[in-house]
Amino acid sequence: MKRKRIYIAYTGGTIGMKKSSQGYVPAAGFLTETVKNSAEFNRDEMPLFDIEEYCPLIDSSDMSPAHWQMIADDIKAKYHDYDGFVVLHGTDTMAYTASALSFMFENLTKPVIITGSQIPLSQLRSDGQVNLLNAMYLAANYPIAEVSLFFNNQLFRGNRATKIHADGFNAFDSPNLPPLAKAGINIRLLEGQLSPYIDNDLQVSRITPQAIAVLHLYPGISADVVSSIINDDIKALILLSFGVGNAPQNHEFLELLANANERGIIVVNLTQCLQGQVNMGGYATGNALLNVGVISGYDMTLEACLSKLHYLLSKNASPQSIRHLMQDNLRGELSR
Ligand SMILES: NC(=O)C[C@H](N)C(=O)O
Repeated sequence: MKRKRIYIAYTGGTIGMKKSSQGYVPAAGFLTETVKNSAEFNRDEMPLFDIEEYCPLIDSSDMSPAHWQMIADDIKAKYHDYDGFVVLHGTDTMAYTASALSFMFENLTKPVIITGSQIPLSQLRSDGQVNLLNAMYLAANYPIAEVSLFFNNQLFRGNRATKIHADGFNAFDSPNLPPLAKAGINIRLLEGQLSPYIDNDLQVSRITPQAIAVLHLYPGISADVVSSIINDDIKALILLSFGVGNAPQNHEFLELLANANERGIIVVNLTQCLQGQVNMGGYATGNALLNVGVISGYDMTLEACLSKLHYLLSKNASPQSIRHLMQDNLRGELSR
């Protein structure tokens, strides 16, 4: 059987870093050489691959919407030459990039898997080899036509994944959707649907930076603190509320939200809880938010909500249509 071809877009992250006097920093050339010369990556059962090393390689804390665009455009340019795509990325903002890419790609019929590691390949006990090897193997043999994230033997839907561990190998979880696949002795598909290899016209939407505020509520938060965040420059506000979407009944606070809504600011309610979804009909404290025009983010991760807002605001749609689409399931990012 003809060997599949995988394109690896290497953006940076711990996986290819080396020690410096200031801590780990990306090291140009190192990962590409290591992988190209490794017997394991070149076994007959593995797909053929090319690695494109981005310049400069970055720690993912430096990622921005411009980088999301660069990655998406790069994959589009190579789309017809490869069977699948792996994006090597730092873990810190990996779930943001995975979410953003999931919205930017339309008509995706090939797998795009984003991965990285917690310990660099250059160090003992690195999780980098197993993450990259499995991501490549899955992209070639279990082509799930969506943007996914592989980490610690689990493949997650990209816009459902979130970083849950700062220093464990189990750095990611998908609290509101089972993994798409699990890699044990055998690879088990759970939620993932294998894609038929039909060539379709891949579309990439443009994303531009957007002024979006994120407000984490806490008991006793003052209206002054809230009003300092809701200024005229923001286009959207993500409210991280209590439980199923509840907030203080404070009149001034609700007034501020009502005014923001009237000015066209999109206010989305997400729960601070890791699992479960917003239901503003559950309690009077949630219903008050609904009454001032706050919309539900259901069970979206913060990463999915933030990148979905970027995606929709970049289209310059009306606030009304953005409010509507935010509550629609566009790429499997929410359950309702
Ligand atoms: N494990 C990692 O990749 C963390 C690193 N700071 C990054 O996100 O680039």
